[in-house]
Amino acid sequence: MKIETLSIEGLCVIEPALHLDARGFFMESYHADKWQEAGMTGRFIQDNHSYSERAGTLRGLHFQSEPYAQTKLVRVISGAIYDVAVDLRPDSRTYGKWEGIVLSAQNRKQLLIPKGFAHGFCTLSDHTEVLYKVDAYYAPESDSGILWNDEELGIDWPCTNPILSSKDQQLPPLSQVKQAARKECKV
Ligand SMILES: Cc1cn([C@H]2C[C@H](O)[C@@H](COP(=O)(O)OP(=O)(O)O[C@H]3O[C@H](C)C(=O)[C@H](O)[C@H]3O)O2)c(=O)[nH]c1=O
Repeated sequence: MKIETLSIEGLCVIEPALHLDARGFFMESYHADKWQEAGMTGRFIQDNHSYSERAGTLRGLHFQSEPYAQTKLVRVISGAIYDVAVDLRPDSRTYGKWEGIVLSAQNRKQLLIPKGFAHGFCTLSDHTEVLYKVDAYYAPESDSGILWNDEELGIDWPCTNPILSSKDQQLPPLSQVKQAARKECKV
C-alpha cells in the first residue's frame, strides 16, 4: 500500500497493493487494521455507491455538520472523477483551501477526507461509479453544503457547465457557511 499526503493536513491518497496474475488483479480495497496502522482515522460504518450517467456531472460540495460529520474514503470503480475536498475545520490554518485529485477505475487511487471537510466531484467520463465509506450515518437534518463555483473558493473544476441536482444549484456561498459557523460557536 502506498500513502501520499497532500498539501492540506489530514488529506491523503492511498494506493492499495495490487496482486496481478494472468487472470487480472486482486487488491484489498480496504483493511481496517492496515489503514489504522498507516495512521488513517475512521472506523467506517456505511458504504455509499453513486452512479452518474454522463461526464460533467457534479455532486457537491456537501458536508454533514457535527455531531454527524463524516470521514470519507472515496474510490472509483468505473470511469473517472475530479475529486475535491475543502477544509472547513474552524481552527485550521488552511480553512477555505481546497485540493483536487483525479480518482479513476484505472489509477485505483483512494482519497481519505477527514471530518470537517466539504466534498464534491465532477465526473470526467460517462457511466462513472463512485464508492465511498463513511464513519457516521447519513443525517439529512445535518446535511449542508457550499455552491460548487463559489468565487471565494475558486475551485478549478474541469467542467464549466455541469449537470447539477436542483439541491446543489441552490447551495449557499462559503461566506454564508462561515457566518453560520460563527453563530454556532457563539451559542
Ligand atoms: C448521501 C446520502 C443520500 N441518500 C439519499 C438522499 C437522496 O434521496 C438521494 C440522493 O442524495 P444526494 O442528492 O445528496 O446525493 P449526492 O448528490 O450524490 O450527494 C453525495 O455526494 C457528495 C459528493 C458527498 O460527498 C455526499 O456523501 C453526498 O452528499 O440519496 C441516502 O439515502 N443516504 C446517503 O448517505
